[in-house]
Amino acid sequence: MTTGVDIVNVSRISKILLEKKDNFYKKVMTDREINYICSRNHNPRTIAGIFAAKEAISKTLGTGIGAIGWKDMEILHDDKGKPYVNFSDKGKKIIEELTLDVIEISITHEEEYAIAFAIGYGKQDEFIVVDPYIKKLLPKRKKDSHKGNYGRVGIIGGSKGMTGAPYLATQAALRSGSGLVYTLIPKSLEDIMAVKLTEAIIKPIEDEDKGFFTLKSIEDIKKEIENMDVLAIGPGFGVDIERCQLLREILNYFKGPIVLDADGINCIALDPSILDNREGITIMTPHPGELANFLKRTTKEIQGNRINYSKYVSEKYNVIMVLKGVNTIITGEGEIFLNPTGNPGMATAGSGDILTGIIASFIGQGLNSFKGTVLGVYCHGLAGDMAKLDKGEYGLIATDILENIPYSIKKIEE
Ligand SMILES: NC(=O)C1=CN([C@@H]2O[C@H](COP(=O)(O)OP(=O)(O)OC[C@H]3O[C@@H](n4cnc5c(N)ncnc54)[C@H](OP(=O)(O)O)[C@@H]3O)[C@@H](O)[C@H]2O)[C@@H](O)CC1
Ligand SMILES: Nc1ncnc2c1ncn2[C@@H]1O[C@H](COP(=O)(O)OP(=O)(O)O)[C@@H](O)[C@H]1O
Ligand SMILES: [Mg+2]
Repeated sequence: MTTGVDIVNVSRISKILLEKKDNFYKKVMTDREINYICSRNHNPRTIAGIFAAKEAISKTLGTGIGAIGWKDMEILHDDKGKPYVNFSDKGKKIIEELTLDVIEISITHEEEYAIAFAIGYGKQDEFIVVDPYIKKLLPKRKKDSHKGNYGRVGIIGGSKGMTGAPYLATQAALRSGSGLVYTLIPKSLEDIMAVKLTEAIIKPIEDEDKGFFTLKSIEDIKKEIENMDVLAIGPGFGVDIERCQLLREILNYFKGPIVLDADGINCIALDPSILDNREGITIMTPHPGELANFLKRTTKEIQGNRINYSKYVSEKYNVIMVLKGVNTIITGEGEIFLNPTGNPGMATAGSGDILTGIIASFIGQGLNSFKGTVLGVYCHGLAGDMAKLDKGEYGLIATDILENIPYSIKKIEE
């Protein structure tokens, strides 16, 4: 959003009208503005108001008069007398380059002075103000750096019919700044994933031709995750006793941070003691239905007491909890964060899988796990809010959130 204001002394305009009215009109006003001024009997206050509006607009554009000419901004009035600006083609080009969509103006005058205020905003900007605390969390990228400096993220998930979930988590990690993302999927899904993913490195894992992970997957998985900075496990993973055991082995073997989502959470719900022996930090990202399943409560009970259930889980299981939904709650390390971003348009399949990838990405880039989670949740909601500006809430799909991650990070960075 940009703003500009200007004040004009009316007696200065009166003097100009006496000395060089025609020249002044010719230089500053369009024909339609002159017609309007004639209809107002060449009232110097009206003219001072139009003049001030043009100055204010030029400040809004950050150029001042010069880069944009007086006549490139035509101040007109609607049926109710409200002033608005009509730009020449040159003016429109400048606005477009600044990614502004709307310039609003307001003019007022008294005996001696006329004042005009202009405000410019783009669709991307509308009503979005980023919390300064969040801005500080964004990891800086060094000039002298390479992909190895921005984290090796391993996404473990997918099963027959559920290739979208690991795809979305993978793309989200890449879009959030990760240098290298490895997608570990059951071997039978390799061909389809290779078509879907271009930038990620695909690691096909032994699946006994079943289309989902089995206990026989563990050796391949251990080999692949050895050098990872962070893992995200769960999107499209599927749930059964064997996968629950597989997950136990991974959680014990891998010493770094792990983001557990979706079926990762549903699997440990079968045996929560899996979490007890973890050396690394675990981040759990359930929706209320998943947390209800995990705690053997109803969704209604969870929703009626969101903060307490979140705190309970983060303390009892020593995890960072992300309880998703309106105002997603993050608890852990003695802190609570209530997220302000997001909208009901995000209640669409796959949007949680994207969050999983974003959080893993920020942690993989070296952020402390709690802070990385807070930044990830905020950024995810902001990407959803930006997608809503473009698509509205009804037609918004997870891919729209994905595509807005870069703009959301850019907005946080500004
Ligand atoms: N394209 C793909 O490949 C995709 C694959 N996906 C993968 O699918 C797998 C299953 O995950 P899932 O979340 O879709 O189903 P599931 O855990 O059975 O939960 C459903 C039940 O829980 C409840 N519930 C849900 N949300 C709630 C809320 N906010 N607040 C309250 N309650 C809520 C709700 O209960 P209800 O209200 O209907 O009683 C609903 O019936 C998982 O691996 C995931 O990664 C998906 O990510 C989508 C894209
Ligand atoms: N009404 C809403 N307001 C804000 N955020 C929402 C709303 N509905 C859903 N979301 C967000 O969308 C995501 C949905 O996650 P999840 O239920 O796991 O989806 P999926 O499993 O389909 O990927 C969460 O981050 C949640 O906070
Ligand atoms: Mg989910």
